[in-house]
Amino acid sequence: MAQLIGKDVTLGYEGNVVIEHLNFSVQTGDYLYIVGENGSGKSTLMKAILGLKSPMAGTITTGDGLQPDEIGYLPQQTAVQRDFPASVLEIVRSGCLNHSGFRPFYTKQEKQLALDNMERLGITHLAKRCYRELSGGQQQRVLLARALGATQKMLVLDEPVTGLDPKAQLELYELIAQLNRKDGITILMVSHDMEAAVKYASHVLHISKTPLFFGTKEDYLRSKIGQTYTGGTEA
Ligand SMILES: Nc1ncnc2c1ncn2[C@@H]1O[C@H](COP(=O)(O)OP(=O)(O)OP(=O)(O)O)[C@@H](O)[C@H]1O
Repeated sequence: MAQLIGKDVTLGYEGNVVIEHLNFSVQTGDYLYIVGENGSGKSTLMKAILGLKSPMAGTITTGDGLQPDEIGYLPQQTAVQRDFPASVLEIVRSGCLNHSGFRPFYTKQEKQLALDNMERLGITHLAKRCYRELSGGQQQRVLLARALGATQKMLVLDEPVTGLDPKAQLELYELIAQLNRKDGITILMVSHDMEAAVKYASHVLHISKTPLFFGTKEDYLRSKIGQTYTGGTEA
């Protein structure tokens, strides 16, 4: 059974269609790359998957034990967010807030989960540091640890390596791959980085006004659109 199913989805703003007739399904443990030109609707689709935007037509549903509020999200970072004046520990813990309702404190389990996630992402030593003083790569690790407070099942990442140097990019990609392979966390990645898609994806959703491709990476690389978009790169 799939964790996420999109059936004949149409998305848009104020009556203007951005994407239509979109069909996809994501199984537990998949690593889906969502690719497409600028303005093709990748972020709009992310919002719909996160339940922040209703489809104009069609449905996006969760299954296989995944609840809609168990999708962790790593948004594109803005300059203001990079300057956030809180400690690493505070930020990682705040990932649990999604599930705490109006309760104004963290439970023992939530505090432990935050420590475990910092350990997992190699940022335990940064716990007391101020977020805004960290490097871009460290900041992304903090936000990943935060996202893992909300879910152990599915992570949605929007261009997570933007602005990082090549070493930090590789480290972040490898960490995400580890969360996928070792912990079985399903990954949905919006990216323009086709080299990384070829290396890490299990599936590709290539969108434009009408969806151009959804399927396995191998089939994508053999398809005409895949060949054009990746420049014929081999997996
Ligand atoms: N809040 C909004 N109101 C109206 N139109 C919007 C809104 N947000 C996005 N759009 C339009 O929807 C289309 C898709 O935008 P979206 O941001 O989803 O594309 P994208 O594929 O994520 O682009 P990029 O790769 O540049 O981030 C664009 O034409 C954009 O102008």
